[in-house]
Amino acid sequence: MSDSLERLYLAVLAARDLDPATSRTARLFQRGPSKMAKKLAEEAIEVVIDAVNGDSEAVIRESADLLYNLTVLWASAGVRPEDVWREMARREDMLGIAEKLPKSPMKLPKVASPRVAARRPIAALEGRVARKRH
Ligand SMILES: N=c1c2ncn([C@@H]3O[C@H](COP(=O)(O)OP(=O)(O)OP(=O)(O)O)[C@@H](O)[C@H]3O)c2ncn1[C@@H]1O[C@H](COP(=O)(O)O)[C@@H](O)[C@H]1O
Repeated sequence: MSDSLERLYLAVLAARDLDPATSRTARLFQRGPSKMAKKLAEEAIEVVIDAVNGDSEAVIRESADLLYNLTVLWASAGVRPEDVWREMARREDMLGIAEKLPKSPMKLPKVASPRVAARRPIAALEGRVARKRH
């Protein structure tokens, strides 16, 4: 999947300077980040609605639109796909799966998986709120 997204990202970068009259991507760049954000949010809502309605074919189509609009917003924000892959790898290294880091101190599973057991205990997690000293 990351190859497809990276190819799409390069295509979006290439389309940025095309004629907005014929290129949707160029039109999105011309209209700026707020329009890009609006389109991304719209697509996310369409995915949600289709998923709730159990229409998996529509979820597939809208997810492709969502990923397209996400790559446009990435390009506009100066974010490259590899920046996102690196963050996901960082989370996977810390947590075993690519998920958001917990806000509160992480409770390691009681029966640690071999992978977790092999890791040094994580002394502190980024973003943890420092406890007030009484
Ligand atoms: N991958 C995509 C892609 N996916 C989705 N879309 C567009 O995203 C829109 C989906 O959003 P909507 O459901 O809101 O459709 P819409 O109602 O027509 O959009 P609006 O009228 O609301 O703006 C559709 O119009 C699709 O054409 C895409 N447009 C372009 N690309 C690729 O982007 C590159 C540049 O293409 P151009 O933008 O045509 O130069 C090429 O590689 C294209 O394949």
